Amino acid sequence: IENMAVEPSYDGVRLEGKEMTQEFIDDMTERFKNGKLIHKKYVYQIVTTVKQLVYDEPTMVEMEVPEGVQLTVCGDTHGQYFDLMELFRLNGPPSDTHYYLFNGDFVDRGSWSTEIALLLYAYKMLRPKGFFINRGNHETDDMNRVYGFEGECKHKYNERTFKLFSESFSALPLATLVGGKYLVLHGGLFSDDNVTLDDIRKLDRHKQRQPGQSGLMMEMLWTDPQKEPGRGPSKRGVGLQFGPDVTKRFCEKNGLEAVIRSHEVRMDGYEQEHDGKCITVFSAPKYCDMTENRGAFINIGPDYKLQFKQFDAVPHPNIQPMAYAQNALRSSLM
Ligand SMILES: O=C(O)c1nn[nH]c1-c1ccccc1
Ligand SMILES: [Mn+2]
Ligand SMILES: [Mn+2]
Ligand SMILES: [Mn+2]
Repeated sequence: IENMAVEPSYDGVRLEGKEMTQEFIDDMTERFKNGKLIHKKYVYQIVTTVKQLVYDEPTMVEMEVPEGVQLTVCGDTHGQYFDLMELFRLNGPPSDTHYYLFNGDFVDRGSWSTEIALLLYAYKMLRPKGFFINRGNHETDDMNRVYGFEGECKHKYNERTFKLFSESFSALPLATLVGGKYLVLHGGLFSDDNVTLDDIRKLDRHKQRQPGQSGLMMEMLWTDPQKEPGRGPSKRGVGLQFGPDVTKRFCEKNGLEAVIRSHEVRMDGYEQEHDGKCITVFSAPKYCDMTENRGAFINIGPDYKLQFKQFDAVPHPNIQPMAYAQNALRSSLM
């Protein structure tokens, strides 16, 4: 990649050497707003660098909120780039004193998935210790093939871009522990009451690139809460549903105040369930341009109090959700 040439005619900010700059991010942000792309040399550089960065992180990242810093936890964004811009406008962009944690499902469905993925990755590259990304069930090959990200990569860039993103998704951490109090993961809890944080720490995610139909990784990416105690069948055909007693036992056993998860739309953008021990946060307002839901995010300061904020969808260029989704049958026959 290093000796790939960028034509003199390229009108965007250039990356010199291996460092990311805020100047590059600001230029890229504007280019994406205007429907432009970045040079594929920089796509390869950003994705391969972030793949290595996140590969070396533990399966459960552990972070604190330092004095003078605020952490924002965001849920699913699903390619809704213009709504993410609205979130940054209202809440402030990532900075040295404003950490962000994106809790999976940042691609698929919305038709600006490459823009969101490259923006999150560029921030990760610029500030690895102040910007965090959990894997969602949509950061997987099976979902990207059907719900648009693979098609969008190929349409806007090329096949190599999708392959590199796919490898980076397999390297993403599966959970982030905030201040030893909140376990943030995309889906939810487990079929087994005995799972501890240590089991998650010890999970070698590099041995299994895709979540499959069973096991800890699948459950962390796929399960949903239910109102009834105990466990029940998943409405998705994958994973299971877990009740308030399951959440209570898990939090007590692991010394947690709550589990913060995403993975499901909520009309208010967030919901505190299971006596406040299971919190859903979803950051794609007017999901797929159809659901009349708000978006939300959670601000957490050094005192670890949760501040819930809501926001609304903003107008975006007239490109429908799933605009680049390949015909599932056609792509599976190739
Ligand atoms: O695309 C979504 O809404 C979604 N977000 N997380 N999981 C899903 C999903 C969608 C269709 C089928 C299975 C899961
Ligand atoms: Mn989702
Ligand atoms: Mn999901
Ligand atoms: Mn929209």
